[in-house]
Amino acid sequence: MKIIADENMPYVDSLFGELGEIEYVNGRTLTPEQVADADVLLVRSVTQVNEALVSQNQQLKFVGSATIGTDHVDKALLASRGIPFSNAPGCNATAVGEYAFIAMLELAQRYQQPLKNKRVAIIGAGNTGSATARCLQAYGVEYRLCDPLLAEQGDSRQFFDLDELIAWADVISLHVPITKEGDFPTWYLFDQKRLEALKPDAWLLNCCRGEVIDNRALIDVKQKRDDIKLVLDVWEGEPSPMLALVPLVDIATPHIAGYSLEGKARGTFMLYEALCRVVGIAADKKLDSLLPSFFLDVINVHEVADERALLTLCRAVYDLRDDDVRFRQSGTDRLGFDKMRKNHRHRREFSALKLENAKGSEVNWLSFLGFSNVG
Ligand SMILES: NC(=O)c1ccc[n+]([C@@H]2O[C@H](COP(=O)([O-])OP(=O)(O)OC[C@H]3O[C@@H](n4cnc5c(N)ncnc54)[C@H](O)[C@@H]3O)[C@@H](O)[C@H]2O)c1
Ligand SMILES: O=C(O)[C@H](O)[C@H](O)COP(=O)(O)O
Repeated sequence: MKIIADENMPYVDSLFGELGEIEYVNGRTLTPEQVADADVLLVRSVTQVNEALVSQNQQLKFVGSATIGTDHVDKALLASRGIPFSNAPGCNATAVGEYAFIAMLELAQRYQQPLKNKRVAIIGAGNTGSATARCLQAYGVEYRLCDPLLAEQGDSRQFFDLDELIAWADVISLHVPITKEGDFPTWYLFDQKRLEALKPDAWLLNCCRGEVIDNRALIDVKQKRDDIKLVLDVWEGEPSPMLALVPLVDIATPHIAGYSLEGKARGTFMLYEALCRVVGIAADKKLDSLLPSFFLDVINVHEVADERALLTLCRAVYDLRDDDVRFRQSGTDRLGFDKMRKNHRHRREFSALKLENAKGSEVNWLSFLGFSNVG
């Protein structure tokens, strides 16, 4: 079995090595000729899986994308050709939730405006939106959700209208897929009008897809309103963000909010399980065995004195400022953007850090935030 895999997908050797011969490719420049004799195709969000890409292949048995988003895959085409497809919903949700939460704590410190006093609106209450909500809930921050599709489906949580939330929220965090059709399309969901309606001193975070915000309008509004603070992990026109936008952004990164080692391992592992199901073999590998140990052993925590102390603890796991600095230095052009994503391997999730003394004490809420308790 020939397996073509994106070179930026970790753990492919460990999980797929016994299933076939693996060829690693650059997902951004993958050609129909490279795919022609593949039995299995494993991609990430940078590969457009469409008619052109698979046109020369008559033997494809499985396509997997180690991502939550599937806007790069023509699923109808694969279904019409009888090619099973799987993505990895939820694989990197914790990473995105923690990224958004840490970014909010960073802004809070930078502008001396405690996050605890903010009202947060989460737009899109699926996997990543809910993961963000869990962090806010654990820390005791007031938040509201907007998700008209889940509301229609009878989700029991309380949902609010988008424009009402824009008028209500001090912080808005975006977690929707990119869609152009249906009753609630998200392409340019935040257009000039909605951007102008942001409350004074609002913080706007985008960790989903760049085109959910009209980036030209964002430049225009931000140039007139210095009070607005921006956190952008995703950009219109990736991998070439609008260069005029970058300096206007407080925290800027190259689409790596979901890039924890845990999230990447989960993504590849979910595809491994899916392929095993498709070819009818038992999935005998274990996810836990893939991850290296964390550089810190156990930390004794008996108090989180204030928000700054909480941020210090979070930074011990993931210091978002490093990625922001690196992005500005060398990640804003198309080659730098992809290079930084390719070499981004160090980040862990809160659960990697074991806390002693946190259980049963006044800091037990840290376990709801995601840190591991060891008693
Ligand atoms: N930056 C990153 O690294 C990164 C990582 C993971 C996911 N993503 C992106 O984030 C998106 C969301 O991920 P997820 O795992 O939460 O997906 P999800 O499918 O679990 O949740 C998305 C939610 O958005 C809701 N939604 C759709 N249209 C909406 C609208 N107009 N208004 C409000 N809500 C709407 C849906 O009903 C759904 O509940 C993905 O589709 C992907 O594009 C980015
Ligand atoms: O949709 C997703 O899951 C994310 O956007 C994902 O993190 C994108 O990462 P990539 O596939 O480009 O490496």
